[in-house]
Amino acid sequence: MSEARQALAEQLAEAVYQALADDLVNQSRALLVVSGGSTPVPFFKALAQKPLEWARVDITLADERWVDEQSSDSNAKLVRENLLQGPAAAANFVPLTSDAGTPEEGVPAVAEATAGLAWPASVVILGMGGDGHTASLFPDSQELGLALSTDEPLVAVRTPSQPQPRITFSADRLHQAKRHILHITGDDKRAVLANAMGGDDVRTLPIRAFLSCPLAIYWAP
Ligand SMILES: O=C(O)[C@H](O)[C@@H](O)[C@H](O)[C@H](O)COP(=O)(O)O
Repeated sequence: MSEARQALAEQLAEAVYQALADDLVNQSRALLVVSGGSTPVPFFKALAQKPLEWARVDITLADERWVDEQSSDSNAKLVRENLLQGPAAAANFVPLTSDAGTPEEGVPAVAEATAGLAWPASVVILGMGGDGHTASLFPDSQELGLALSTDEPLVAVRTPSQPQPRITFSADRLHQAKRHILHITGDDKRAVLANAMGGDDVRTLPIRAFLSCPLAIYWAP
């Protein structure tokens, strides 16, 4: 982990901590929506130590692979091992999977499990892949159009470029959050983001759906 990436993670943790603390002044509960992948790990570790009233915080994921929670591909496992630790262990975490065999069958149960969270989310933290995907809004997924247009909260997604089926919050549900943050690292992702900012076709680079949320960009080399 470079010093710059560690510093970025700590700055992001401080900003998210402040946002949640601010919202908890006027709300009984606040919701944080996080992404999986490798980038958020140092951020999760830094945020977990913040002196928040974690028992009043709900946490869920922007998206999830439809895998067992013991799988190393599970975003829920990542969150449990890195964010729900220390003070943050008191938070209420709701994963995006169910006992159903497929995400298509599981969407209703996950929608029910997540309906009672403290929407609209205080903060949504997005990641981005080299193909411009964010959450599980992939350029090559058949369900991209649906995920970008539906007012349903959740969409099951099949993506040729990805080994597992997935479930994702829809763009509409993610848009409704009070604050949007993109957490990315490396020159490759900076170039993808620059490309995204230079055009409008959301279907080729789905991160474009969030560029005017407004979106706070946390980037380090
Ligand atoms: O993987 C996930 O769970 C998220 O769906 C995905 O949107 C992620 O944020 C990007 O793929 C970036 O991943 P990295 O941080 O591993 O580059």
